[in-house]
Amino acid sequence: MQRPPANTFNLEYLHEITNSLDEISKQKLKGVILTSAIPNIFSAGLDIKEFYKPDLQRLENFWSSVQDVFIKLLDLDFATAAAINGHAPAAGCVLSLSCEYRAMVNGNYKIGLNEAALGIITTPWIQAMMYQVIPMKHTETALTTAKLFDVDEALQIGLIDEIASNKEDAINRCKQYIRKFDKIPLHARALTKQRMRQTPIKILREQRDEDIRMFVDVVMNPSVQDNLKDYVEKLKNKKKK
Ligand SMILES: CCCCCCCCCCC/C=C/C(=O)SCCNC(=O)CCNC(=O)[C@H](O)C(C)(C)COP(=O)(O)OP(=O)(O)OC[C@H]1O[C@@H](n2cnc3c(N)ncnc32)[C@H](O)[C@@H]1OP(=O)(O)O
Repeated sequence: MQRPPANTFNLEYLHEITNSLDEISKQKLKGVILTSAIPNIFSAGLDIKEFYKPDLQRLENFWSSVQDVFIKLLDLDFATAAAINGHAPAAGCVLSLSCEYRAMVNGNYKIGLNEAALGIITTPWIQAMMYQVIPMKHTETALTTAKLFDVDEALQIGLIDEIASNKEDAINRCKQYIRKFDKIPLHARALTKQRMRQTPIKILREQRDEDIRMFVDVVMNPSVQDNLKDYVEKLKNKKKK
């Protein structure tokens, strides 16, 4: 990913990712590794500008595009791994959860689902993606407290699989993970993966319209917009301090 300054997802970037996913799914690949070309930031999540004082039509398109990306990612036949070379809050964390394996570079980085701190909530399919990786009890506490884990905590709780010394090491560990499937028939691997992931995929496929409606309702709520205003200000003012 290379969308400076923070690899955030806006509508156009989501379309680009969808096109790339369509392109790679036509190829006979062994696996895909997601990583960032931006030092210290894997992805800062959704672009807050998309849902602060949004245009309604664009907001609906935006959430529908978020759904498209995750349906495609969860459904890829081949192995997916994330070399997390920096911060991965919110949708940055969700992106890594959509992969089967996560190696995170050691450093002063945070990963987790902090949506509640912005006054928004995680959708049921995002919650399912989290509790398929870490235990339900930890998921509940993490989501309700908007917990961002440091690298050691993330390993301890199972949110990441390994700690890497740098980006190259993270990518190598991802490659090693992908090589594990060299002798496994592709269709058996793919079907097993899709069945294991059927909870978030099913929710996403069967409740798309309802999910969009709920997202729009939550985001357009005046108190949520107030929270987002404060959050955007806080991000802007960080540099001035
Ligand atoms: C029942 C169903 C109902 C459904 C209802 C709602 C469902 C919603 C579910 C949503 C799921 C996902 C949500 C999200 O992803 S929201 C985004 C959350 N992201 C964050 O909170 C991260 C914010 N960013 C940071 O904390 C830091 O930037 C970070 C730690 C990542 C990096 O810090 P660093 O100091 O290295 O860099 P800066 O803070 O200076 O950032 C660099 C520039 O990037 C801009 N930035 C950062 N993050 C964002 C963002 N998310 N959106 C837009 N812009 C962002 C930041 O302002 C800096 O910009 P400038 O250089 O111009 O100042």
